[in-house]
Amino acid sequence: MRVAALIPAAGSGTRLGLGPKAFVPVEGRTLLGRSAAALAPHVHEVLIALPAGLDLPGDVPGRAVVGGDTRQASVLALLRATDADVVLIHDAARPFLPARVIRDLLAAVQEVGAATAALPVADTLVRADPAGSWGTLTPREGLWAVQTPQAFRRAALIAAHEAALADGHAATDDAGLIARAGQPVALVPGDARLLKVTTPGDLLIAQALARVWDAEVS
Ligand SMILES: Nc1ccn([C@@H]2O[C@H](COP(=O)(O)OP(=O)(O)OP(=O)(O)O)[C@@H](O)[C@H]2O)c(=O)n1
Ligand SMILES: C[C@](O)(CO)[C@H](O)COP(=O)(O)O
Repeated sequence: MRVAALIPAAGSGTRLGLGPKAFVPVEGRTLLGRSAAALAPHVHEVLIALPAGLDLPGDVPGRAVVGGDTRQASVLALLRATDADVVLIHDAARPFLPARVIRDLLAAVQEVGAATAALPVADTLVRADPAGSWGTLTPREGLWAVQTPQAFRRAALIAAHEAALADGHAATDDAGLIARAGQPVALVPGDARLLKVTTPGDLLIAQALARVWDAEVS
């Protein structure tokens, strides 16, 4: 079984405001470099979708393809660039990826066909009213916050992507496309350290976490 890691890294990082986010350094290493290095020992190849006109830094293991205008389009470009049997899709923006999560996902994809890292929601949830105030309380029981990596049989995921493209359906992640195609997706316990660096506040957390992370793995 050939496994590829596919890393969508072609976003513009609008909410962070520091240029293409994958190239933003955290304690001396880029978000992309950290994500790619975590995946490389577990897979046969690493493919990375980059913004047009940008090249991979020399210290990032992998092969680059040009990404698209959306995350979904970038993932489809990655899927079309590999013939691996199984793909692990992982956001460049989630730089702290424990090996335990990767191993659990690879086991789950063999059994179920698709799996995602996710964490049970711990906060109280409310849907705001039109004025932006407290609207409707949403029971959090049974709700999970979805992370990446997500693992799939490549043939099933590419079919789900192509169906979504044909229908003009926009999805926020790949597991959602598999579910839309009527197939099961296993929820594998993720990790609080797998946060997505989205805002300047997340970057501060990532900088503090990097010091602990780097001391543990070196
Ligand atoms: N056209 C796009 C948009 C996003 N991504 C990738 O998808 C992941 C999750 O996206 P997000 O965190 O939203 O990143 P950005 O799109 O860069 O952020 P923003 O929405 O703030 O611009 C990131 O690794 C990002 O690089 C991508 O490959 N191609
Ligand atoms: C794929 C993802 O990280 C799962 O939580 C998330 O949906 C990406 O969302 P974004 O809109 O690209 O920030």
